[in-house]
Amino acid sequence: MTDKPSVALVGAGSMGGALLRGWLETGAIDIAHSAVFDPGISADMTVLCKSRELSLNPEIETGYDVLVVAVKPQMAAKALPQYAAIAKDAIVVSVMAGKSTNNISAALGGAVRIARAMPNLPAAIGKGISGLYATETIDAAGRDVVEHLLRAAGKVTWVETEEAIDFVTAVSGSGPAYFFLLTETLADAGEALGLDKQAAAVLARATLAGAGALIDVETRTPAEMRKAVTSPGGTTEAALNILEGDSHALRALVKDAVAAAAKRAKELTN
Ligand SMILES: NC(=O)C1=CN([C@@H]2O[C@H](COP(=O)(O)OP(=O)(O)OC[C@H]3O[C@@H](n4cnc5c(N)ncnc54)[C@H](O)[C@@H]3O)[C@@H](O)[C@H]2O)C=CC1
Ligand SMILES: O=C(O)[C@@H]1CCC=N1
Repeated sequence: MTDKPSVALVGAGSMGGALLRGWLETGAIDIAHSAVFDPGISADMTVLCKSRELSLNPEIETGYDVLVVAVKPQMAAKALPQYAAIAKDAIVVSVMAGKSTNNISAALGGAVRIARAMPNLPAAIGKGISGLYATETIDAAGRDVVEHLLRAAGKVTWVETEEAIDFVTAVSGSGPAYFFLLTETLADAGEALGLDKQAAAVLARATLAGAGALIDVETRTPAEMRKAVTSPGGTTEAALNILEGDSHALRALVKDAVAAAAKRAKELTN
């Protein structure tokens, strides 16, 4: 391998596409020897590949350093066997929710060096965070390659067990959707108060973006920052009393939601 890995990306949808953009923007991969495989590729992604002279849906051959799998877990059994020849000599990095390394290995004709990564959608702008797990068959140099590829999408954190990847999935993989839902509900609530629909949407969206940008550069904990917004006897306190309630309603709800996501990841294993 040269200093930049050659990558075969299987699946260039939301997540595969986000990773690809990151690799191209940061120069993380050996473009001349990489390729994208996606029979249903979008027009945008096709334009991107062509503009960077990145091979699109070539014949399946060996010789890639890394095979990145970014198809839906429900598609894996059908989609992966055709890429077994690539997997034979490559490090396989799966971003699929739930699918176990054993399952991935079986679908890829007995591939040996398998890692799992769980990025999230802010990867599209290099602001993601990925949980990483590698089987013992991947040595330190191989782990460096996996980390290098996911760093192009943002921060990374290694976990010690494969099960923990399901927990990462439930927290940060799915997590952006939780905040987007909260943003929708905040806008709806503003509209219900009497704000113009468009104004409520702009206010809610900018609040999520501003709070996200602030916490990114803050050293204070989220709890400390919450307190910085909350004047005793003020408006925020009145709202938080509803969200927390005597039974810590929001905390209980989020705990249940995250547990449901982790349970679903387990169900997707096979
Ligand atoms: N969307 C997200 O925020 C995240 C998704 N993931 C994981 O990423 C994976 C992909 O999810 P999305 O990108 O959201 O789905 P998506 O539906 O946007 O992309 C899947 C892509 O796979 C392609 N595909 C289908 N069959 C194929 C085949 N035989 N060969 C090559 N490509 C094929 C489809 O044409 C599509 O472009 C899933 O396993 C998901 O669990 C992980 C973290 C976050
Ligand atoms: O919803 C899903 O299953 C995928 C995994 C994490 C985010 N999206």
